[in-house]
Amino acid sequence: MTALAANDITWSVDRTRILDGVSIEVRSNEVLAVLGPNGAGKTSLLRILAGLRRPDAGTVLLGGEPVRSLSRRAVARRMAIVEQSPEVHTDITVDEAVALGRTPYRSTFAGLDGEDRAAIEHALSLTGMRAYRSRSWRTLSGGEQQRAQLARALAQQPEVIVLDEPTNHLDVRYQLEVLTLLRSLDMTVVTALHDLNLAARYCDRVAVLHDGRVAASGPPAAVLTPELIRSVYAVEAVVDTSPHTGAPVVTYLGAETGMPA
Ligand SMILES: Nc1ncnc2c1ncn2[C@@H]1O[C@H](COP(=O)(O)OP(=O)(O)OP(=O)(O)O)[C@@H](O)[C@H]1O
Repeated sequence: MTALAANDITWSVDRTRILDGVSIEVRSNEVLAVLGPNGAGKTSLLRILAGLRRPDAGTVLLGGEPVRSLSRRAVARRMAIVEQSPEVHTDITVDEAVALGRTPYRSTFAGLDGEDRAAIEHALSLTGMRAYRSRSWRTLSGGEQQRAQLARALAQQPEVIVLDEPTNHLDVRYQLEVLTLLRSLDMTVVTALHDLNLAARYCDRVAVLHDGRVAASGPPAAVLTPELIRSVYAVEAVVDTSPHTGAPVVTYLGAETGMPA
């Protein structure tokens, strides 16, 4: 079953086409990675998928329903987004930040009920953030903020979680832990990633964006070929199968010289 779909999405800024006829489908409970070089359009697509931005053309369907037809609150009960570097303006604690994930379930002035507290506890413990609960958000390292944000999204108890580079800032242990956690959730996950080897190891399928279009999509072993890596990233690579994990492993041999114009 399709949990989230983008159909023929087009989005431009000042007459520059950022996304050009993008269609992707995320199946229920799968982990789909959105890959692609800097500027390919990954963040733009994720924001459109999460209903934070309206495309110029095309539709986003959440469980078959157009996101546009749903209220913000209805969307937030079903879909959470973890953005790259959210601005937190007020000085709040980790606990308060994670409690924000419960907003879609609460009436304006109601306090947290037992269900809210249980969801917050569970999210803090899944992300290893219980020890940080009283800390001010501002004092957290980049990686701790990333995990606290993930906790906020998990406290939201969505069906679909959309993440923009969730492993950015994380050391290798937490990169693996976060991706293992995402795999173990009973949720549909769509995540932008830069690391092709992590995508190959932890994701069911990948969609590769290039210049605002989908260059390829499918299982990692079918998509991550030396030809695709050359044409999308201008990098020479070989792809083997790991004897340890069975996942494709990309070895980079070198980049074409010169930065793109
Ligand atoms: N609001 C905006 N105004 C102008 N240009 C924008 C805007 N948002 C995105 N862009 C441009 O659209 C292109 C795609 O940006 P986007 O952030 O979606 O790429 P990305 O694949 O997430 O990149 P990265 O890997 O560097 O994070 C870039 O060239 C970016 O400069």
